[in-house]
Amino acid sequence: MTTTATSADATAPGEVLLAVDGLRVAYPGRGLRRRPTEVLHGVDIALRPGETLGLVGESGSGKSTLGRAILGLAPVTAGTVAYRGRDITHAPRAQRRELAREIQVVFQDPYGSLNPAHTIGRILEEPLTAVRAMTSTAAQARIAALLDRVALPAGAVHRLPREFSGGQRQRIAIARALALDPRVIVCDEPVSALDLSTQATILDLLTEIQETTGVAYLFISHDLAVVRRLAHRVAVMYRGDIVETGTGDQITAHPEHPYTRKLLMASPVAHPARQAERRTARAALAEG
Ligand SMILES: Nc1ncnc2c1ncn2[C@@H]1O[C@H](COP(=O)(O)OP(=O)(O)OP(=O)(O)O)[C@@H](O)[C@H]1O
Repeated sequence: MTTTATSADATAPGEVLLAVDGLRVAYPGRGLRRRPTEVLHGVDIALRPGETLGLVGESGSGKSTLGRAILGLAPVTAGTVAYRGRDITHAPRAQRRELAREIQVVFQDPYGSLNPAHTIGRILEEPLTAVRAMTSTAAQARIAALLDRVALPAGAVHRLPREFSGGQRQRIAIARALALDPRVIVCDEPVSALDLSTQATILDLLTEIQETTGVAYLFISHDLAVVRRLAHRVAVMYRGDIVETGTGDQITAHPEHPYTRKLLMASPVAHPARQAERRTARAALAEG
């Protein structure tokens, strides 16, 4: 049975790495009236070590805002973000810098998030020398290991972001996120700009990385099929609220909220009836 976010999060066992409670975010108003616009209306989520929580919802529902609030980049008006039991909602800069190692982010557009004028070597070296105070020699060895981890050739260090495909650029962004051995990565639509087969290879890479490092992902996507592939639990966001939380199977078999049902009907892969149709079609094809 599908449960609400609060009851699911409060009763599930295990250490909570990241806990968001009653979070409200309001952006400052524009124009003459200048009234702030609240876009998150009291959101609760919990993320455990090694877990992927998929956050799915339509455009404008507030998914990225929640990701940004966790990173300290959105105007929180009420509620808390706690990391390993410490309230970091309004953490001072020094504490945020320290946390920035453990909570990393991968954005949808790797080209926008990678400095186009810097070589891949420089992009990966920066967090290692600036944040971890590694020597340049130690950083070079670590960069080689990071590139190997994301299946890019060692020679990539001498090249610029524009010399890589979208999927390869996303691998570079993942390598950069991994440079600081994070415990949490906020993945904000990391495969939305990629074609289907590249999406699959990046999702497989993220899964492998989680299996070997135990990193937890908050995986944001508008695409339920993509989220289902990776997430242990799925939270459905609608107009600034989490309206439903459960496993991918629970959400698809017993959607409780009308918006979840709409989302399922719109998702050709995630909807169980469509999956059954596809299985029948595949079986018919196989039989010739
Ligand atoms: N910096 C900002 N200033 C004012 N309003 C903003 C700002 N960023 C986002 N919003 C508004 O907040 C709401 C939620 O946006 P958000 O980007 O979090 O949604 P989303 O679910 O991630 O959508 P998408 O998938 O399209 O990115 C939208 O109405 C958006 O216009």
